[in-house]
Amino acid sequence: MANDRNEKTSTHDCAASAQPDSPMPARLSAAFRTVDCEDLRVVFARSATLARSYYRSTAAGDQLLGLGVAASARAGEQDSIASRFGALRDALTDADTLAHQDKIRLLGWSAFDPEYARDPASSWAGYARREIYLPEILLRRKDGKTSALIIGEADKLEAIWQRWEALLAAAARDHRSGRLGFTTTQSADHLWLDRDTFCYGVERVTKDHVAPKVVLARRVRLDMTQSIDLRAALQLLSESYPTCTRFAISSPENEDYPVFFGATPERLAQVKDGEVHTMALAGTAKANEGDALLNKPKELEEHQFVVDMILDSLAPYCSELTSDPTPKIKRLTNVSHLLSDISGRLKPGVGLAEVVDALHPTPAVCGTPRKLARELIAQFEGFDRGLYAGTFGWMDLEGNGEFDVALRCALAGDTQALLFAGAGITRDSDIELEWTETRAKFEPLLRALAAMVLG
Ligand SMILES: C=C(O[C@@H]1C=C(C(=O)O)C=C[C@H]1O)C(=O)O
Repeated sequence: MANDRNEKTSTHDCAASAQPDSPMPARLSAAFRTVDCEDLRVVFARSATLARSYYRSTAAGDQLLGLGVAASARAGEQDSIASRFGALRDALTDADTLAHQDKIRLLGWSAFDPEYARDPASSWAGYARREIYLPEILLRRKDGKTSALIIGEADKLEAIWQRWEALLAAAARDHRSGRLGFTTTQSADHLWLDRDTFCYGVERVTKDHVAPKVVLARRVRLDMTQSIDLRAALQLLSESYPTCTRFAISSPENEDYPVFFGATPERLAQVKDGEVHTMALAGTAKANEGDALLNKPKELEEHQFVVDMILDSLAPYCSELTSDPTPKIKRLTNVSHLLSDISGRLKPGVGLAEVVDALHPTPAVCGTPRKLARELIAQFEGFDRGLYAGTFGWMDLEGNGEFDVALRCALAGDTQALLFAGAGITRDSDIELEWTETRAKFEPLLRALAAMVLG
């Protein structure tokens, strides 16, 4: 990445400290301090190829950045988010972190299909399929102030902070230097040649009726003439998609594609004080044709599959559950979607981890019925979705937090990126319209990477 080149030596220690799957240290301690740092994107861009980092920024402007790994719940590939959350939380309750308990945030994600038979040469090598972990440094920017929570063994806290301080200072200099560079793209390798594969999948649903709904995605590779400037890309996403959650996850072990980032309009679930808030977001039109969605039976049916599944999946966990009686329109710069808000009161003892396991993946990104749609996706698409259409987010120790759906995103390396976008296919789908829809969904990342080619 462009930003890491200049000062790799001064921040090199960070990589050594942050083993991606550090086992749980015997006793964890925490320290809290305020930090002079206005833009956590800049810190992410600097840290991304040095140690695992995780960034998110919401419409409210709050930013969260996790640097390094203090502790990660070691569990089998099959284990749920809830079991990993439980393991980590239990270990922390025993540890000497209680004074800062309310500030602790566990970060994590799940791939679209954690059980997907992985090709060892997959572009997602190095990215955990399911992960819940506690970062070594948790930076939070809220109400114009930045704070840092440092987590590690008690006698090492100061050393941990000193290692990361160099990176924060370098990021502050980046921020003061102001001007952001932009990337140009001249070639777009096999950019739109996956059309036959896509059409085959669409026809299996529209003609052979293999399932009521299957969400089929495309993957596109971009080759740049210059290094990708992550700061610039994240800034462009914030400006063009302010109502979306911007996110970035790094896996420095993956030399070709160390960063996964994007700006998603879709929340999987938010839990706060026993209430769950989620949404069905499915059914898509051009940005200026949103209102017409309310009269399109195909889009309404596709949307209803998602509402029904969310209500069915949450029912066992909720004492009350309500959804919008009719969908509304979510307008974005590139597309409009049908949106139904869904809320519920959770039964005692149920937190975000259980909700995420119950909901993911919804028919908005998978299809219906879920198991069959997943199998068909693996069969028709022929590539590993990895974290695309997966879910990522944060949780506190009480089970509050938010997970979102990783859409409108790219897996990025120095001068290359893989972009992902899909569309819900039902019996009544029209190939041309679905193709155009995926093209429109690539737009945020094409623009963020300043791509010149639009197929
Ligand atoms: C699958 C994607 O988007 C999903 C599919 C939608 C649809 O088919 O109408 C709409 C929003 C998302 O839930 C994507 O952006 O890649």
